[in-house]
Amino acid sequence: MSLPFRTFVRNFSTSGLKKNAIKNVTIIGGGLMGAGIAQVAASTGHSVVMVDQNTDILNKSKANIEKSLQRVVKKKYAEDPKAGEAFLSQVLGNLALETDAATSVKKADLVIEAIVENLKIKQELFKNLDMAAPASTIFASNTSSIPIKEIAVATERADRFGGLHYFNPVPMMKLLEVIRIPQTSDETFDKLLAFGKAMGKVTVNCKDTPGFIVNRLLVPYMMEAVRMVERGEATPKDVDTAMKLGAGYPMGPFELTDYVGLDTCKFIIDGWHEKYPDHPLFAPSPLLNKYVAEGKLGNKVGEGFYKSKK
Ligand SMILES: CC(=O)CC(=O)SCCNC(=O)CCNC(=O)[C@H](O)C(C)(C)COP(=O)(O)OP(=O)(O)OC[C@H]1O[C@@H](n2cnc3c(N)ncnc32)[C@H](O)[C@@H]1OP(=O)(O)O
Ligand SMILES: NC(=O)C1=CN([C@@H]2O[C@H](COP(=O)(O)OP(=O)(O)OC[C@H]3O[C@@H](n4cnc5c(N)ncnc54)[C@H](O)[C@@H]3O)[C@@H](O)[C@H]2O)C=CC1
Repeated sequence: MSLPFRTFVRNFSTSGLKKNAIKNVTIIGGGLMGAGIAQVAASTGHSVVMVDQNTDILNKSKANIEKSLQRVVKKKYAEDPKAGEAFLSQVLGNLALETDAATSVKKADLVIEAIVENLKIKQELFKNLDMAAPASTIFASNTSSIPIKEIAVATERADRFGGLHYFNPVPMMKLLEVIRIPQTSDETFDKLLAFGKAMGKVTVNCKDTPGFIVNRLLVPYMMEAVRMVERGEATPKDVDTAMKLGAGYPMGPFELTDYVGLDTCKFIIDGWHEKYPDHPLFAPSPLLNKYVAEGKLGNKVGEGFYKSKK
């Protein structure tokens, strides 16, 4: 059974976990993941600044956060709607929006990057943030597939750099992968673990290996499903039905690919293929490429392998 927010926070603060030193969090990127991370960080009492490229995107992100919060409140405060309203306004009060990344990090204890899955763009961002943020600020990337060490080289703070890999939808998925590179200091890693726990997540420690734990297993599985359809062995619908009813997965691999975003899946597999061209599980998929070229990126645009509500 889920606990009311105040009880949840009280239980955490008395449970003997390491104290969370992180209060002010900047999230760069307010898309699918950034909005979810911002929502949960704000819901657990952190002061959050969410950054994206323009106010239109930020307003859409905030509307998505409000929609998701309404779903949470409807369940958690079913018997006390007034407390639900108070929780909602408290969470929204913890959330600020910003278009200037350099300004957003001035008071940050932690910066979490959740922008497009592209090494050069992430490096460029972190290079600029490194100059703008206080020396004490910890940097983390939510990348699905890019080595954290390759992003961290853009900065002078590899000891204060790590990976925080969340799962979609962030408010529902309990896991957080916490990744360290050889340079990550023990102090930084402990702070990242404590922050993850303060967000209510169960953390696992990961090395900086391709896809960490979950995606190294999940993405090849999703791509194998696409290849099965490419070979004409089954339809997406039958594969999804089979995996839900025969293997107990909450979503079939095609539903999941639509949910994650076909573009994100393509970025992941193309990146791994470039690094490991002979690995059969990392081979690009003509069918996935075709859908992406047609703009069928999944639920976020209303169509991927299936048509969906935006
Ligand atoms: C690519 C990467 O790098 C890493 C990744 O993220 S990989 C992807 C990992 N994610 C997964 O594998 C997701 C698999 N799917 C699931 O676990 C489930 O289908 C799910 C949790 C997403 C939804 O649960 P469901 O029971 O199938 O569907 P649904 O009926 O829509 O949701 C049930 C309840 O969950 C809650 N919920 C679902 N999504 C929510 C959201 N975004 N915000 C808030 N609450 C939400 C709501 O309480 C909802 O009830 P209401 O519809 O009454 O609001
Ligand atoms: N989609 C998923 O299920 C998961 C994705 N990830 C990773 O999270 C990251 C983000 O993915 P999504 O949220 O799905 O992408 P998305 O496309 O939904 O959102 C990305 C957002 O970043 C913004 N952005 C791009 N460049 C920016 C910049 N320089 N400054 C500020 N904002 C910028 C875009 O405007 C967009 O709103 C990627 O690295 C992805 O691999 C990790 C876990 C799950």
